[in-house]
This record gives sequence, C-alpha cells and structure tokens, in this order.
Amino acid sequence: MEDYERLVKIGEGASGVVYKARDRRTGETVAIKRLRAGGGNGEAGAAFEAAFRREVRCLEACRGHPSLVALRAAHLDPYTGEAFIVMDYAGRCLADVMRDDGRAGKPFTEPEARRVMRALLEGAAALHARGVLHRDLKPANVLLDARGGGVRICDFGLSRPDTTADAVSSPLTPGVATLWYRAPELILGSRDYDAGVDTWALGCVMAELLTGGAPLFPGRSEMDTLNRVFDTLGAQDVASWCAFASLPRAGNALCRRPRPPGRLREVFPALSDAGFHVLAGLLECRPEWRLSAADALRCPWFDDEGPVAVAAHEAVAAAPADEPRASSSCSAGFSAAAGCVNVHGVATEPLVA
Ligand SMILES: Nc1ncnc2c1ncn2[C@@H]1O[C@H](COP(=O)(O)OP(=O)(O)OP(=O)(O)O)[C@@H](O)[C@H]1O
Repeated sequence: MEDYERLVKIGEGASGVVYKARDRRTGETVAIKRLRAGGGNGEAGAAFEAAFRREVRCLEACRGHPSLVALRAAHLDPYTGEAFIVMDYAGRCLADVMRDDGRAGKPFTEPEARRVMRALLEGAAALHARGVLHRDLKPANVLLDARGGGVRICDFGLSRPDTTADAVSSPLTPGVATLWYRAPELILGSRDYDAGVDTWALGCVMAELLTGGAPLFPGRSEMDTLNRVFDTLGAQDVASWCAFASLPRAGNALCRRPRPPGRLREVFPALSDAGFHVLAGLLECRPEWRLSAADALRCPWFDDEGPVAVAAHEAVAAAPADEPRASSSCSAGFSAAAGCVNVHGVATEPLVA
C-alpha cells in the first residue's frame, strides 16, 4: 500500500472507511476502501476474509463496464488482518449530490433522471448477466463523476453470486439492502430472491431522483416500510403473487389489511407516461412481474433520449409491466474476461460467477 498517498476521507460505512488517494507511480487519483480489521485467526477472522474475497470477486466480475466502479487491486495482510480495496476514483455519491447546498431538494429533470437511470440499469443488467446480485443499491452507492459525466455503481460489500438458477442453490439471506430500498420479498423473509431485489432498489432511486432526494418509502422499521409500500402501490395484486403464501412473513396482519388502489401516479403527476411505465415496472411488488434491468432498458422511455446537456453533478426493451417477465438478457458487455485479481497476500483464484 506504500504505492498510494492517502489524501482525504471520502466516505464511511458499516464495512469500512474510503479514502481518496494518489497512485505515486502514475499520479492518478484512486479510491481506497479500508475494511474494518478482521478479528484475528478465529471464526470472525475467517468470516472477514471470506467477505473480503467475495467483495473482490464480485468487483472483478464487473471489471470493464462503464457503469460499474473499476477495481484496481486488493490487498489482505494476513498478519495484521487489514484489508484494502483499490478502485478508480469515480466522483461524489448521488446521496451527497442530492443533499448538496446547490441543489438540495431540487428534483432532477426527467431527461436528467433518464440519463442516470439508463446508466444504472445498464450497470445492473451487466451485473446480473454476470451472475452477480448487488443487494445494496441506493443513492449512497451511486457515484457521479463531475468531469466525465459518468455514473457508476459502487460498494459490492453485500453482493454475491446469484445462485437461484443453480440446481443446488444455497439459501440467500433476507437481511440485505438498506431499509428504504429493500424489496417486499426481502421484508417478507424470502430466501430465494433474485435480481429483482436490485431492480426494486433502482425503482426507489428513480423516485428519489424525481423528488429531489425525498425517499419514497422512508420506513422506520421493516414493517413500517412495507406498510408504506402497500399504501403507495396498493396491495390488490399481492393475491396473484405466486410464491407469496410461502413467504415466512406472509401471515402478517399488514398483508391482509384492506387498502385503496395504488396512488403512485398521483405522487409523480408530471412524469411522462413512458417514464411512469418504467417506474411502475421497477416498483412492482410481485417479483416475477417486476421489470428486469435489461427489459427496463428496452422500454420506450429510453428511445427518445436526445442529447441532454447536463452537468455531471446534476446528471444523471419492451416486455410491458403487464406481462410477467421471462429470463433477462443483457446487451452490455465487458472488456475484461473473468480472471484473477491482483490480490496481494491472498492466493488468487478464478472467479466464481
Ligand atoms: N470508487 C469510489 N470513488 C469515489 N467514492 C467512493 C468510491 N467507493 C466508495 N466511495 C464513497 O465511499 C462511501 C462508502 O463506501 P462503501 O459504500 O463501499 O462502504 P460501506 O462501508 O460498504 O458503506 P455502507 O455501509 O453504507 O454500505 C460511498 O458511499 C461513496 O461515497
């Protein structure tokens, strides 16, 4: 790590601290995530190392895509237990930009929101095509590059290979995703969810762009969040949700409470019909009917994206939402094949995607 000169702290979360740094060899600006120390040689240390390896392998799977933060190197010191992930520096996070004094509370215009959403959906489609679930998409994990106008997804700390398509799949933990962006199936305790948890979260991000930073479902608890979801989207369709009855929390009284029809359209009266089609398709309670990222990108809303002059700090397929989606496909590609990441102090292994 002596190759990097630490500059300033740029972020901190549950798993570590992120610094802006300079690569002494090239002069380039990078971001270094220092993961909280791993807890020695015992079980805690092993779990820490496994989590570190998983984050690095998911990042590696995403190398080369313009909407995904680029991994440069990773380092685990077996003696001190310290772990570092070196990435390209990719700008300020969307959560900070939305809170910014200059634009606090100012909604993104529809073309600006569309530009951000296109980039995020392309990133998600690419991730999903590589068999990775991000599981923590939210404005704090979206980076906007003021100079290049780029939009990138970061923080793969909760990501993991999607095993739901495997013949023998290990159960997934429902305790993922930040509360306000947590899909209904997660709140209801699903252990075999799929990429729909990410597209739900992107629906929440889209809503937040259009409101200028007001979260759509700012619940105080899981059930408060679900209550807000059903109040806004209606709960009539839950009855036609195939796997609903088998979800651990399906018996909760909240799910049986009579509700008026959804009022999502009333919350976004100025949004075009094409934009609303994407928003409503992403915020579909039934996971099997929710738009996949690849399908969302084929919606007409993205057809009429003209040249939009947006400053980066303001920046930013048609299976209709009334048909259950089939398997998702993806047009986004990667410049790098899956291989081995430069992990110092750790034996590198081929990626499991
Ligand atoms: N490559 C990067 N370039 C610029 N900023 C970054 C980069 N990676 C992370 N950050 C900043 O650091 C913050 C924290 O990083 P990250 O989300 O990876 O940490 P975390 O501990 O997993 O956070 P959380 O607990 O919120 O999920 C991000 O919200 C973002 O603002």
